[in-house]
Amino acid sequence: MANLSDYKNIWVFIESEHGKVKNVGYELLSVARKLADEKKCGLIAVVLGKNVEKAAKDAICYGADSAILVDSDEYEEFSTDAYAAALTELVEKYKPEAFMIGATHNGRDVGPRVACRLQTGLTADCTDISIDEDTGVIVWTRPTFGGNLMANIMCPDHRPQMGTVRPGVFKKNPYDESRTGEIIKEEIHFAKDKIRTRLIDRVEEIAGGVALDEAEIIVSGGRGVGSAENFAIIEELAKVLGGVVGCSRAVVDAGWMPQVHQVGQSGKTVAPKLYFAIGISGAIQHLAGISASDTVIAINKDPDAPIFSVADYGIVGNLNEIVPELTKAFAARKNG
Ligand SMILES: Cc1cc2nc3c(=O)[nH]c(=O)nc-3n(C[C@H](O)[C@H](O)[C@H](O)COP(=O)(O)OP(=O)(O)OC[C@H]3O[C@@H](n4cnc5c(N)ncnc54)[C@H](O)[C@@H]3O)c2cc1C
Repeated sequence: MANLSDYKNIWVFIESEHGKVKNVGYELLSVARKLADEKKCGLIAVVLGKNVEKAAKDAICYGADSAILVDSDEYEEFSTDAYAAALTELVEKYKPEAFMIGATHNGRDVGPRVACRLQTGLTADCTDISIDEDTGVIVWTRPTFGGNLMANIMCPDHRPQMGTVRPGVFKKNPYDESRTGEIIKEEIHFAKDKIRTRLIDRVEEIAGGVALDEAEIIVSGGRGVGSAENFAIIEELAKVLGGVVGCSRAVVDAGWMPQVHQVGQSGKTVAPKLYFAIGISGAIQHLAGISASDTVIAINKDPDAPIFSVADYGIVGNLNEIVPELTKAFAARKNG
């Protein structure tokens, strides 16, 4: 068993590809900052990639005390082999107490592999993180049993305590240019011929421009929209607002919209400034994906629909009348 007192500080992995950083790393720095202050320990960003020195500086401006930077050719593309080897080596050298990784495709791949090599535990796909007051151990919260229960999982006997956390759950701290911190450069190399996977082609996931997780305005429709054809009224409202179309799973199951539009527990977690839930009842699995939205506006004919309990503004009525009126009013405002 690890000597627990050897392990100090909270780490956050800053994921990038081709030098472009994924937001989730910076989002995690905000929650990790709070936890590090509570525990009175350091918060360290781990930046791995090619040409990512700027990301290390940015991580400090978003809340890290310092950053560990591994910048080399073999990390330009994600590969499980090279990334797992480098992260494992860093953990063995510096011994962090906790290590948070974004639950992106790559994070979900590399996180468990690193945890396994280090013989520690990892809680996957978390939606909240806190500290147990009595023991100081990290409490990783994640939905379970189809989202009907939230499980709190702890890793008291092994270090580091690891978790992957969904993108969009936490808001980034404001970028503070005045923050300074040390950037520790590490040389870790992995022979390219030992990388067992090869990237042959890159197919953009955001088919049809559905960048839900980065969108500031999302107009989502649910089963109440009634048909694939009637989604035109949702699309028109989204267009006039410069937003992106989302939907509930019921809509995907009915074949009205492709799965890339789905918001919720088994779809995308989103964090827009404005979220319209139109003809969506507000099932817990849908709400799991929208809790980081700044403002939620619900339109539903049922005044008792659960969506109204989380909405900031609610309109009770028939969406077929309300949505076209809203579109007209927003268009008039835009043009006037
Ligand atoms: C493991 C698991 C994972 C899941 N993951 C997801 C997920 O990621 N995302 C997700 O959304 N769901 C998910 N679900 C499904 C979820 O439980 C609900 O079934 C789903 O969200 C319901 O979709 P809905 O709100 O569109 O439909 P409904 O629950 O049928 O609600 C339709 C709403 O439309 C209103 N309405 C009807 N007609 C009108 C009208 N003319 N004008 C105004 N309002 C009207 C109704 O009053 C009703 O409130 C998951 C379920 C499970 C078990």
